[in-house]
Amino acid sequence: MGELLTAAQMRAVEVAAMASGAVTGLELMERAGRGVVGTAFARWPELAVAPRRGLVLAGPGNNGGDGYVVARLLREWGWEVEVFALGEPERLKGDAQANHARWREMGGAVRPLAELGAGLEESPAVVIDALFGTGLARPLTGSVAEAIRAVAAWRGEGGRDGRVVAVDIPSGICADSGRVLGAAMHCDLTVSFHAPKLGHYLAEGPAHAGWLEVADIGIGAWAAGAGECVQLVELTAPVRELAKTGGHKYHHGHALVLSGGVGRGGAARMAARAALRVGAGLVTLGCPPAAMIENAARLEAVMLRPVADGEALAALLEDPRIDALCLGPGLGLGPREGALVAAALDAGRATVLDADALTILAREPRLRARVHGRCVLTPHEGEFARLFPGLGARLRAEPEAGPAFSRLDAARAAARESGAVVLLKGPDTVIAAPDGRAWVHAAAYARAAPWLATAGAGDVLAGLIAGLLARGLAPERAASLAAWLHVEAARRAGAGMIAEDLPDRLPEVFSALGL
Ligand SMILES: NC(=O)C1=CN([C@@H]2O[C@H](COP(=O)(O)OP(=O)(O)OC[C@H]3O[C@@H](n4cnc5c(N)ncnc54)[C@H](O)[C@@H]3O)[C@@H](O)[C@H]2O)[C@@H](O)CC1
Ligand SMILES: [K+]
Repeated sequence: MGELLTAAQMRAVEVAAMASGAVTGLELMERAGRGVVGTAFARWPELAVAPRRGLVLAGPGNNGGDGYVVARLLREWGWEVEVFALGEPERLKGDAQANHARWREMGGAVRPLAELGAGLEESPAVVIDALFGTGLARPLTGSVAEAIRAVAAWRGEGGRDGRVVAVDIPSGICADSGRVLGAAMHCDLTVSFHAPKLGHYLAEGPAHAGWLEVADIGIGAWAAGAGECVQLVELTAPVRELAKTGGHKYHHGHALVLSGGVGRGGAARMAARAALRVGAGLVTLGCPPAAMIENAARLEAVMLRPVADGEALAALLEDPRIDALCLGPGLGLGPREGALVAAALDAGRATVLDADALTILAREPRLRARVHGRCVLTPHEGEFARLFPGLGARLRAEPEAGPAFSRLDAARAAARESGAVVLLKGPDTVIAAPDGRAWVHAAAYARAAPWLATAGAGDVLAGLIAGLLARGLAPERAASLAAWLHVEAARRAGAGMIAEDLPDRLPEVFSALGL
């Protein structure tokens, strides 16, 4: 599951496969239907053993066509199946019409979607959602939205064993942005084809998809037809860059985390600890002289330096052995902090700008213009909207026609505009480089997202990125690896975790990676 496709990229792969003459559209539709049934049976083996009742909701395009294949296959398996169609099935085209005709030939009934309520009352075991797939082009309203509500009400009733299975993508979820267009189906299982789509991982997609599986429909040989793809951040094997080689601490880089004044050092100390845990050879916390005693009492392996103002930072940065900077967690918003951000940017070093540093940038356009290609900006959505107001407004606007503007689109545009790597935080974290490359990490699937929405978690993430930057990783790589490690640490810490726990979980994460 390394690559995430847009609807257009999926179509390009399909077209390339069909143009080669190796496969027809009808064959692909058959494989898609088989993939759905096979995956559902594998997930719930009891469904394969004793035939049940199933409802198929079939839409006006090829997603509906897949639905007719599923209806036929379930019936051949001995199930009692009813199809509820949106619009007139006689008006279906091409392969979808062919499968509708086959369904009719075997005596299959088709009822209008408006009668779905009656069908749901007869306690089906499974509802197949084949209303809309990658061709969804505008918000769902009227009878479809009503059907979605009826299924949600049915699914929400306790004590039943019915499930909703999405064909390709939950209907109403935009395949490119993951946003809900009007209304969207809540599913227990989603079976997509060939490769996952962006919408499975972004915005509301994960919460609607339920368990996600990707069925192979035999077009992998034409995968290159998709062109350059957004990458899903997943680590399963040892990651070469995370292994340590070379004995001296200076070989592993030196990160400097800048902190605010008395009583404000907690966030920066957490970031510093994360930088150390992720393998930076040396980590220094720079704080105002007045905060030295307080920080000294709370730090062990992290070194401490007084950094009174911008000049002091500039002087400190004459030492070329300081590889990476972290500004933001607990930094503060005063004149000293503005000067620190300016001095840090002028040094041209690898730099994470988070939290208060982002607020300072949003306030001071002249500073924002000094952001450079070795910077990583790590805004959450609110900070993002302050830094890039135009993009933030487009993200908040209700989608109308066509694919909705996504968090990925926003991060990419921001990276291009600022010339820095942008990591936009959320249950789906997206990372974009100025050259257009992008990565998605879906904490939602790791079930860690709710616990990561806690005070200080963002400070730890900033520290992880700084630590990896100090170790010499490229900004986009440091950001994406840190996002993964952060969620993985949270997943291992489990329910009840607090941000302080996260760095201490890293040894476990590394050892699971074989490091
Ligand atoms: N691309 C591929 O390689 C494959 C695609 N397959 C299936 O084909 C699907 C895509 O098929 P289509 O491109 O026909 O698209 P869909 O079946 O998703 O829907 C397209 C139809 O819905 C209409 N429509 C869009 N938004 C609407 C709205 N808000 N209200 C009412 N009508 C609306 C469109 O005008 C069009 O008629 C995939 O999701 C997948 O299920 C599979 O058969 C396997 C292979
Ligand atoms: K669907």
